[in-house]
Amino acid sequence: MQPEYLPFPALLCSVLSISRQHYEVTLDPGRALLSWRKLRPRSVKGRTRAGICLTRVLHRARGLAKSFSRQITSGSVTVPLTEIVSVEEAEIDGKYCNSMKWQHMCKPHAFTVRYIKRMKKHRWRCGEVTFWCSEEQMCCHWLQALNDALNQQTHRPKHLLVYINPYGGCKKGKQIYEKKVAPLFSAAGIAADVVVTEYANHARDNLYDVNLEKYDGIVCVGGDGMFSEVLHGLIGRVQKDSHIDHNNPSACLSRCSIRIGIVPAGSTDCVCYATVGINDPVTSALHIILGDCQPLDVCSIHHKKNFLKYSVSLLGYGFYGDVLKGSENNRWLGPARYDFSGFKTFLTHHWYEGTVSFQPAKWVIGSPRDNKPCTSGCHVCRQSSKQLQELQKEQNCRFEHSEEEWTTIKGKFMAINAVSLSCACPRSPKGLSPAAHLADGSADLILVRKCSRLNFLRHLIRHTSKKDQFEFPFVEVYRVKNFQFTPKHFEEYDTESTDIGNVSKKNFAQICTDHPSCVCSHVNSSWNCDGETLDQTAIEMRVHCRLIHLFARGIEDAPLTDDSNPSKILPME
Ligand SMILES: CCCCCCCCCCCCC/C=C/[C@@H](O)[C@H](COP(=O)(O)O)NC(=O)CCCCCCCCCCCCCCC
Ligand SMILES: Nc1ncnc2c1ncn2[C@@H]1O[C@H](COP(=O)(O)OP(=O)(O)O)[C@@H](O)[C@H]1O
Ligand SMILES: [Ca+2]
Repeated sequence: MQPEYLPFPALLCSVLSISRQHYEVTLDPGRALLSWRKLRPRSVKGRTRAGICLTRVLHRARGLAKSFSRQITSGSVTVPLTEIVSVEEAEIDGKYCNSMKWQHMCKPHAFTVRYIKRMKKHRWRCGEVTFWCSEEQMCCHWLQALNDALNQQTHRPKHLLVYINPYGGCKKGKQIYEKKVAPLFSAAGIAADVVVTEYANHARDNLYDVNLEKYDGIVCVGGDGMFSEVLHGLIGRVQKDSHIDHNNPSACLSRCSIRIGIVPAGSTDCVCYATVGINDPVTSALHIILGDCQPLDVCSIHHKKNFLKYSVSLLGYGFYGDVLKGSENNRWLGPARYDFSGFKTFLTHHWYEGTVSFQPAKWVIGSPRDNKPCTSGCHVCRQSSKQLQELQKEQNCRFEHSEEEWTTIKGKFMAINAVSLSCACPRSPKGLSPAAHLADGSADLILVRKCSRLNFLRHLIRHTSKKDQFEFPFVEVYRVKNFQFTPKHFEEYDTESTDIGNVSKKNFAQICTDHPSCVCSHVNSSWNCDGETLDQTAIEMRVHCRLIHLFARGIEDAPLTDDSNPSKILPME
């Protein structure tokens, strides 16, 4: 039975000073809150003759916590302990020491608390407040109590492995890390081993050798391509350690428990944007420091029995495949290479023939057009993944191989896109599939059939507004657990050869030489897999529910404060 009065955790309440004004400061470990409210001079007098300090360690934690929360109304600030970034003894600023206020004291004692401040559009910043105490003992007492509270948050990382791509996006990865992220990590007491990559796939290869047990997380500084590299290194490493053959398309992959943090410094940054709500390095660093955890679906892509790649953002054939191909020679343009290539690709207006087959994700409780985006602590993800787990248990793992209900669509397509998250990014803040879910075990398969240039433009423009981009007769969207694609010309030239892709490419080259005026070079597009071109066009894809975890929490429903009013943090109740 629960005792009525608990000796611990104890409420700590003192009158401390902030910028020479008196505040009642309360640490309530029971409710995991730190709050402070300004006191009127009269109430300060009533509390302490010295006018500066009074510590009350209140043992009646529960009842008194309630009465305190009622007192603290407007003008007060309340910060959940889970949102405190760091607590440290304050650096004493000369201007305070020399001020009249403190001259009578031999040594002022103060501590600084850094905490999360929510700004507009899911941006986080670090708020800072310095509390002044009249006695050293009181300062130590507060520091001890706050640090104890932080130490209880065992999900926070202590040691990170950081990979920086110095060439991603605008080539500012190193600078972003050093100026914006490293100081926050060090303030939060996080040790980081930093690797600045020297070549493509350096991070991926390194992850096969590194002692992962030393680390609480991996951070990548770069774009979606860099994240993909780290993802391949980590998933590959975990499968290798668990003796799982990734070439088997129906293998049940081992989940990766170590979390990945993304500090955005790339061209698209859609994984970061879609999981945090913004591509802002400081916001990402703060999510990492707090030890957020967001499970994420990952798609595996195979050609026959050969593993090709994993994908978490966009797996796109046709338009986005061509945009990527066209952008590769213009890397020097930085992020603008995609817009330039996008414009050119739009003008060329190619369509491609092929067959798409897929199995619907029957367990999901959402649908791609239900207008219910994935949010922090998403109920759809929780419920859907739970139902998937039950289904898998029921069918005794045969579920993944079941042959039931394949839907086959043969046609001419402008674009075939599969996304396991929304793909929201600065270019399209709601993304390619606004209601896709981060961790429901499904992907949204979007088919854009051959249409006029004007119609395709209308569809593209919808990605930049709130209007439904699927509301066209030539666009279809399905929530799937897997799909297969075979280009038409792959079928025609399919042979029993083991290297079918090469054979068909060879045949096309032949045809094109024979008919120089034809458009054979455009019969097939290529797949854009998270910003990398796949070698094969005939592929199969499968979603792995919650295969990895990120230092993120999904997109919070509504920001609680805005830039103009950062001091009102949270209502008390
Ligand atoms: C008319 C304006 C239409 C704007 C349509 C914007 C849709 C944007 C959807 C973006 C989805 C992004 C999915 C993420 C993919 C990334 O994994 C991947 C790799 O990223 P990384 O380089 O950071 O490593 N990024 C990409 O493949 C880049 C895709 C970007 C596509 C931009 C397309 C711009 C299209 C412009 C068409 C202009 C038509 C104008 C006609 C007058
Ligand atoms: N040191 C390096 N030199 C060259 N390429 C690298 C290096 N480090 C990483 N890469 C590769 O650069 C590609 C693009 O990186 P990314 O950070 O996603 O930038 P962007 O968003 O501009 O494409 C990734 O595929 C990654 O493998
Ligand atoms: Ca998903």
